[in-house]
Amino acid sequence: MFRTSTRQLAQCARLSLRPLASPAYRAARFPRRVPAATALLLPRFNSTNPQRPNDEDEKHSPRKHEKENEKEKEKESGLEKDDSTNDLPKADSSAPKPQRKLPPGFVLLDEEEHKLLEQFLGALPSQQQKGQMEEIFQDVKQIGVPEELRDLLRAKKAGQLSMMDALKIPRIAFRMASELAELENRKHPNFTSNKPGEQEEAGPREGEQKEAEGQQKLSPQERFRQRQERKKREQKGQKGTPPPPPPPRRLELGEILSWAVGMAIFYPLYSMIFPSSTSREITWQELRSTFLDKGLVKKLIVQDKRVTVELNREAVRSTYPDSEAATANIQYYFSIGSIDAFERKLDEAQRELGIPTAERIPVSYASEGLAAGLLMAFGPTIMIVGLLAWMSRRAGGMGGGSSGMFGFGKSKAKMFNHDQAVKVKFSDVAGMDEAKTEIMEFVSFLRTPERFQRLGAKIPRGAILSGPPGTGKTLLAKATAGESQVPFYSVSGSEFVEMFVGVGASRVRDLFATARKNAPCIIFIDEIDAIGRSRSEGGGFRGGGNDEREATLNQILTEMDGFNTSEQVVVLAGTNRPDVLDQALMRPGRFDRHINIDRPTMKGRQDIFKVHMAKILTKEDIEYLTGRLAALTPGFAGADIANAVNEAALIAARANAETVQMIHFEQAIERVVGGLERKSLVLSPEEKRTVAYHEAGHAICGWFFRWADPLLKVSIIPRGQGALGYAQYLPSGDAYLMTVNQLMDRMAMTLGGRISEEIHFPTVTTGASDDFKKVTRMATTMVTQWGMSEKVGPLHFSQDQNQIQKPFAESTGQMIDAEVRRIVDEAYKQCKDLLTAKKAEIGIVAEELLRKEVLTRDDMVRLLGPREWPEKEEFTKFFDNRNGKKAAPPPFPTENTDSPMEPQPGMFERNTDVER
Ligand SMILES: Nc1ncnc2c1ncn2[C@@H]1O[C@H](COP(=O)(O)OP(=O)(O)OP(=O)(O)O)[C@@H](O)[C@H]1O
Repeated sequence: MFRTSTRQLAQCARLSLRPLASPAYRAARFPRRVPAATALLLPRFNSTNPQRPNDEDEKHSPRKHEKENEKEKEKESGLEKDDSTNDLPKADSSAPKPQRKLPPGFVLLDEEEHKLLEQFLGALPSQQQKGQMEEIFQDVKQIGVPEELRDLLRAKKAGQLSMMDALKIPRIAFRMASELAELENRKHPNFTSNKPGEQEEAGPREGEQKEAEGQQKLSPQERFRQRQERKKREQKGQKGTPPPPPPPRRLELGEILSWAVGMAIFYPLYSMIFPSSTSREITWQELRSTFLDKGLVKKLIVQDKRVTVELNREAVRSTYPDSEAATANIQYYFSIGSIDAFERKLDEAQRELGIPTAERIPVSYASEGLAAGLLMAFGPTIMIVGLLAWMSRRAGGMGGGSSGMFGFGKSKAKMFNHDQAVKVKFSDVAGMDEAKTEIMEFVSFLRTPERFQRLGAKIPRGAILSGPPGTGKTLLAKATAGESQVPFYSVSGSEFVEMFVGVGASRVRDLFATARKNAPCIIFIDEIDAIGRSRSEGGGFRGGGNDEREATLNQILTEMDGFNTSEQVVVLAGTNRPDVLDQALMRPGRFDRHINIDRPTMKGRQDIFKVHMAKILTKEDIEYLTGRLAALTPGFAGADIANAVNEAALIAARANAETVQMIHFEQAIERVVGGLERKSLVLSPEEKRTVAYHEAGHAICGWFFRWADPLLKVSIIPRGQGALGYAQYLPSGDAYLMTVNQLMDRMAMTLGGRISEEIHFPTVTTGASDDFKKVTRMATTMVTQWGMSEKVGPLHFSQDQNQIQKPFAESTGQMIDAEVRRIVDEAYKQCKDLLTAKKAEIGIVAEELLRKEVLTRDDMVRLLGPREWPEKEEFTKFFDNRNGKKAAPPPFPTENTDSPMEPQPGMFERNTDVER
């Protein structure tokens, strides 16, 4: 049950009629014909009028009233026509005599009703609004009000406002607004009727129309001000050119919506924040002494913890004629603790006053406010409608044409103009000479297409640049655009993929259309595997998502087919997974060039270091520095190198150094590889001792095994995630082949930590778990993939985790297990033999490590004497302390663990497989 307080209904009514007083509404002249706002709303409200059969209805027929109005206007303007066609109804003798004919369905109010209306609409917050309201009252006296409003006022007077009454209010407001606007037009000296047929008689003048156009651009406040000034001038009887009328203005759907949304949402908020200024809080005692005891209380309305007092105004007026309480727009209320206590108190008071039970003051209980109720009911719908209208407007504003309602279909490609952004040249791309040579052809094609066309050669449409992340694929594509001096469009494959099917394809269309317009140019699609995956892959598993991807891919295929040979649009694509790409993409005529960009070699890394060093302030010998850093960073891609150089500059800046020095670069590499030092991690003395002996075990192995990687640094400072200490070696780096001897030494060295613990401590720790993982994996690969077990023989069994069935028989599996165990056992024995023999040396290194925490190669030479095996050339060149340069061996670029990088199964294949 929806119970509503009269006060809330009155508030709602006031709200709905308030727009009439707003400058925007009042100043907005309605167009000559039916105004858009009313045209939208009135037909619905009045649609049944013309069909009313009886006389009463006929009296209210809009056509009839139109005629009446026409006649009235003619009288006023002195253009009276022949009356013979007029069949006006006789004026209602009971109503006060109007000065003019009333609009259809309008009635005049009597004095009391006028007062009520004034109270009803009064209490506006601003002076300006009050002024406008007075104007409205004047107008209302002339044109009356809709009959429904008069009924409402009467209902209000009788305290019988219902929910349905409240819902009528916006309609009444619109009707009044339209009639008031009409009246406004009539008042104007240059008035022309809204009615069809009269338009030609007095159409707006040319100058006025121009003025009107100008006025349309003014804000409602400005228009209102201008109107006020004009009125003043008219009152003063100013002569001269009459000022132009305000322009006809069409309220658009969006405006009406925002108006409605504003009305439905903001007012309740507004009234919550600024409660009506006519409410006065009183105390229970005041209520008793002032009203209750004098029998002035008509009704009490309880809502939540607030009780509104409805007074018997007539009685109040006679008791307190000069008090504010005599005016109807003062509402008194008081707060209560609980309803029970209030009822008790009221009962008591009435008993004391001797009011008989039958005549006791009625108390009604109101639920939530009407405004809140309305807001709850219509708010979400209005908000959604408003939001949709706003979004579609915005979409329209984007001029998206093909881009769809919300601009989804628009390509996200960024345009890099060669003048502004693409300044990258081939000289900025180091260490991929073969790839550069391949792609150079596109540059020549874009620069001098005639050279190729003359001989009838077709230019490749595109190239796929594949390779590990950060190897410079995007950079190479950009350099191609920079060298060719053409625009460059770059977009990521994932940007085509959207929730909605068809959006990706639409974006592809948009991208290619833009590219064609700006040809010659280069399109670069990064991570093309996001859309270019083989269509057979995954099949039905992926469901709907696949459709969108396939549609996008098909669109790319179509677009690439659609180029004619003379169209100078080159499509380059980057991917880390060329193996998953759809074959249709790779066929000649589409991405017919496949350029593989691998991680750089030692020389490549040195060149990349040089490129990035150029931006850094350093006084080091660049040749030596870059050579040394390149030797330290096998496996680094171009992006890692760029990052390390930048990190070095940051470290130098943090240290307030003048220039970036070798030590900064080394620290940067160490940080990139091993993670941050964790100085906050404090180990107990026993733990530290164990870590020191563990690391010393690795270091001794690395020092004495012939095929082990040369040791650079041992540390027991925790770093990164979970590494309590680490030993660094200069790995074989760019060596693409490893012998069984090297593998065995490496495995033995990896086991050195645990074996050292076994030799020196009564028990062992968990610290060697990662070492075991590496050793097991290495041994397994030797047996199953590298054919290094005589028993298993030259067979290759791939280690696919997802494979349910093992690719070998049970007996072979047992054989593999036995062989893996044998190899690990051999490595274990090899290490144990060495470390048992070198127990004293382990102790020396471990104790020194406990003292200094970090030992370099020089320390090792000092403690153990020079290593007896010949070192690699690059090692001696950059890391031996020969030519007077201090060699502080930095880290080695693998995981932050204490054993060297294990060779990856595919590592050798990649470089030796002639078929690839
Ligand atoms: N060969 C190189 N020469 C100079 N700088 C390079 C080279 N390769 C990479 N870089 C640096 O690494 C950054 C990132 O490279 P880029 O974005 O081209 O890698 P990518 O191969 O496209 O990576 P992804 O596959 O992750 O998209 C470049 O901006 C550049 O600073």
